Amino acid sequence: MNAIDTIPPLAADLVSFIEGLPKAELHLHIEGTLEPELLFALAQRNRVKLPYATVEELRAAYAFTDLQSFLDLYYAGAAVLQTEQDFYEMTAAYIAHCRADNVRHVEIFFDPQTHTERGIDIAVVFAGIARALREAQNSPDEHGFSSFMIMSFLRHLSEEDAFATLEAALPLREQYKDLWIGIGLDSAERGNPPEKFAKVFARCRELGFYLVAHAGEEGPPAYVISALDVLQVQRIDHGVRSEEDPDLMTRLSKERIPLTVCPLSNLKLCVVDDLAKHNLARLLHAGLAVTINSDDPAYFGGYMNDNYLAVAQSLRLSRTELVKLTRNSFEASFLPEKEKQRLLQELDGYCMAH
Ligand SMILES: Nc1ncnc2[nH]cnc12
Ligand SMILES: [Zn+2]
Repeated sequence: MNAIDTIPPLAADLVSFIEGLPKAELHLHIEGTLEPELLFALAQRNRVKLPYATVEELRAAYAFTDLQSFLDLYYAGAAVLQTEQDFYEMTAAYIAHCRADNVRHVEIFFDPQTHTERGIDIAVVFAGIARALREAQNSPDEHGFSSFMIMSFLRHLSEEDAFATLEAALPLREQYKDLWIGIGLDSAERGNPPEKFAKVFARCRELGFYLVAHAGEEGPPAYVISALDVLQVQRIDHGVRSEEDPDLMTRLSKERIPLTVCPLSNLKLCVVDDLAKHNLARLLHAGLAVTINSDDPAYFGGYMNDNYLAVAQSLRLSRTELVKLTRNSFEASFLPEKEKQRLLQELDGYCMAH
């Protein structure tokens, strides 16, 4: 039996309140939205041989013990992505989940090195993702859905490799200036401290990109500090281990540095062994700008509303706390102030009506 099965279910009116809350997703790897069904379809279309006979067999392999055990499967899965149409379909499928979960704004990570290493042109990656995002932004059915792209460097590779990726991407900047606004850092955290990427982040800062980095997921609080001080990031992705350092907690609270927390990811990757022990509520009560996100939803068992519902149930979050989390998600976004205010007003309107 899962620990969550021993916790009373949420009241139906709270479930529908959570489902309808307008929210922003700020920590989402687009390659982590590749569901096994689409992965199999793309493998067939592109004649990529998979080491699994069925969708069920693949899903059964999603039993992770740590970040690396997940990354091994995640990079292997990404090998089915070959054409612009593949990236488009993956992104369009994620946007359908946004619509279902009332996610009004997303800032998605993409890892070009995962693809360029396999000989895929970086322009193909940009084009497929951007086509789906622009289509959603321009669709009358989406009424105001917005999105940004954050290009992330893989930290298990060298800084030189990150520089080469930046150089390859920069000629595309003008073409995607409405979407590509930031730079991130992800992949295996332990042994790959933020300092390793000091020079390339300094260059990205000069170029005017927003900066974020994964830190304090598996790595120590010292990595959160160097992401802030050396890389000068504006947000920390995960950051849950910050709690081990009281001075860091005071700083994060005082400076309102957002943490993009991913509860179901933390559970699946054994960062916590029980969602009821997750520190999200403690971080929130300590005054940190905490947000809820899904990270790699196809691998971790849930999209945005699944994450909200799981923590609401496990941590018995109140409506006030849940609204605070969604408010934080808009405030922590890289949207222009006017757009932020529009979404915050939409949230206020929703709360008044419910
Ligand atoms: N949770 C995570 N941590 C680090 N790198 C990732 N890449 C995709 N998901 C990740
Ligand atoms: Zn992540």
